[in-house]
Amino acid sequence: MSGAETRDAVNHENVNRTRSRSYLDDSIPIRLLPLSVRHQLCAHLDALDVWQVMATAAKLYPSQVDQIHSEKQRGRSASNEFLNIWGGQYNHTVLTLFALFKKLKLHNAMRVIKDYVSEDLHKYIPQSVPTISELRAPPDSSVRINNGPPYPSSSGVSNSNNNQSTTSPEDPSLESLGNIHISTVQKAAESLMEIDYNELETGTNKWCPENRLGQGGFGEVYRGQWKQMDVAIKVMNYRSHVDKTQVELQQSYNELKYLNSIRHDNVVALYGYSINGEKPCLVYQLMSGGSLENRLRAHKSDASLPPLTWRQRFNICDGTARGIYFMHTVRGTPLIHGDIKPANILLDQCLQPKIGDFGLAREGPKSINAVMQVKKVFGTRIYLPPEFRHSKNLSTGVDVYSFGIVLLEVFTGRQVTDRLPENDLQQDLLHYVKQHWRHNRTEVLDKHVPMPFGADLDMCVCAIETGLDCTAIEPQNRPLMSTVLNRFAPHRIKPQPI
Ligand SMILES: Nc1ncnc2c1ncn2[C@@H]1O[C@H](COP(=O)(O)OP(=O)(O)OP(=O)(O)O)[C@@H](O)[C@H]1O
Repeated sequence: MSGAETRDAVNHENVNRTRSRSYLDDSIPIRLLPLSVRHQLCAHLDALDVWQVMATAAKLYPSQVDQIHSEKQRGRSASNEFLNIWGGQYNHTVLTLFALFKKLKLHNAMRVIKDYVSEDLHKYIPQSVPTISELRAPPDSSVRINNGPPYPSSSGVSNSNNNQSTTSPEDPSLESLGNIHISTVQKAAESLMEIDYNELETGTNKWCPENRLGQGGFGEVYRGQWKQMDVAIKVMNYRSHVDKTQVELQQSYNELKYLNSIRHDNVVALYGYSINGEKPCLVYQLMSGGSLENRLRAHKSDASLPPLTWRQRFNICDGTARGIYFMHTVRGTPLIHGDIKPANILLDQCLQPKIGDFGLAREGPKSINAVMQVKKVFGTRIYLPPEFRHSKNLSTGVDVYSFGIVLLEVFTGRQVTDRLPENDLQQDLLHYVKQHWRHNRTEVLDKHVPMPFGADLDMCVCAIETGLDCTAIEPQNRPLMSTVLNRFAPHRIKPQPI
């Protein structure tokens, strides 16, 4: 069955009650949908990669399926080709399309075209915003979300590869994200709230530039209001203009999977996601203090903002260490963040730190002391230890090393990329601290803050020495995060009872 027969079958099966009231289908043909709506629809359907499911439900001929497939291979939109065939050759209407989406539970797709079908039919779109599991393709479907070729990370280290999968499709790692099984993404998002794009558009005043908080490797981040809450909204980029419909799902998948499963005071909270708008969005708790990277340098550009005190610096590092320790130990298999750096440590209004950006997180070797070889290095090169950069040896020691660099940056006030005053030679921060720490502590500690003494000096000494240990060249010489926390313990101030 195909063509007109299919239309009748789908209509009969899905909207027969409606047809009995307004029997004539007076909706417009699919080909007359406004371009912007068609574009939005195709972007959404391509992101879900449901063309095969649609083709099966519409009972297209194998040759037509091949045609769609080859369009897709050429980097074009499979959903658009489906609409060309189904809406073009067979002249199907938007009502028929709506019925098809209803049958497949593609509720957001129904929303995109709802203005082009009779209002009577809007009742078929669930009132509550569905979770992603409701968008599920039939359970036996072999639909996959293809994430495409590798792309450069903001750090310049490639963080993906071409389908060199060594893991099962149920648990794609950064090694295998070329092909994410849609059910895996859905599973990751199951308990998360799906948020209506229109609410985000309103809450950011239509993505007003004044609300722009920053730009990451995967898209822009905006401040906004949602349900009377301050939120940060990450708007995910499409990979390129040519292939606009293929969404970068890698980061969102990791954020969904890991951020959604980890709840900790020092890990940023993910509230929900949105996929029914122009671009997919992830919605987080707003960290109004911005990133540690910006805060460390803010006093240089804004004289009214004092530099962070030694105590504040210590608390931020202590909280960050707790977050990393939690990730390494909360499950049987340690979770390795893979991109610990000041830009990914976010601060709330009380300067409490929360680790964000789980886009490069991955499950490590089975135990905390073990090492596994990976195929691809990922992360920000200057924060990565030599055994990972050169030999691709992944262990929790990677995060420990990056945390060590953060400690040294925070307490010296120098960025790991700064030129250092050593005969005009560019020396890296690590060598510089190693060389000078024993003989001249005052030279090493940040001079923008009054020199510490007493308990503050002990605290700073502990921080720098822990930083040096964490950045040991040999991973086995680095402390575990539990050891780091034990070392920090005597320097903590106990919170006063209220
Ligand atoms: N929850 C949040 N609250 C406040 N600001 C945020 C939040 N999340 C991100 N930002 C801001 O947006 C910027 C971009 O964040 P994003 O995580 O996308 O990229 P990044 O970590 O800076 O870079 P990359 O993704 O390339 O590693 C951050 O540097 C930060 O200033």
